[in-house]
Amino acid sequence: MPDIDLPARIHAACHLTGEFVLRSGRTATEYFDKYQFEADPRLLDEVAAGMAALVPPDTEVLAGLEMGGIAVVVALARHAGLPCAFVRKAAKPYGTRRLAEGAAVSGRRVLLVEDVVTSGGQLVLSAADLRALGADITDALCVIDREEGGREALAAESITLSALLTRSSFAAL
Ligand SMILES: O=P(O)(O)OC[C@H]1O[C@H](OP(=O)(O)OP(=O)(O)O)[C@H](O)[C@@H]1O
Ligand SMILES: O=C(O)c1cc(=O)[nH]c(=O)[nH]1
Repeated sequence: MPDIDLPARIHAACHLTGEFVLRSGRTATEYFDKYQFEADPRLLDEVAAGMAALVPPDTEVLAGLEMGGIAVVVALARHAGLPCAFVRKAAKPYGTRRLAEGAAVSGRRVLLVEDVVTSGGQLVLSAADLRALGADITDALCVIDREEGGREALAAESITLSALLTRSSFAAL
């Protein structure tokens, strides 16, 4: 049974107010500190259980983005029963030098998994990286969509964004 308190508990765990510079360079007066719900194993597991219902049925690989997306994708994989890839922002110049660690992505239906989406810029960059490796990407799934253009930026790349929670859904709490 869905937990109606889950959005409130996620919000209580991670919502901060103040002055923040975001990845996109924008400034904001609120910030969702994903590491706070990711650091609580029970809360993270509940987040993952909720996200599992949103995984497209033809998905073959879950690809979590460095760094906050990695904990989410591992938790989600346990519920979805799918293998994970761990997507770096840049490959290391040593070791395997792979940008996407873990499960192979070439020729497979890959779902992008992210924590918080603002402009969608990081997802667009990582989608391009994974497509260059041969991944078939049509969908992305995040925990929180701040509803600041991410959905539209991804749609321009033929990627549909789904979210467990949105900023406007928190407004109703
Ligand atoms: O939609 P965007 O405008 O791209 O912004 C969202 C991105 O920014 C944050 O990552 P951050 O760069 O803070 O990295 P981290 O996960 O490594 O902490 C967040 O985890 C997303 O990856
Ligand atoms: O846009 C971002 O960089 C960003 C926003 C936010 O609320 N939380 C986060 O981790 N990153």
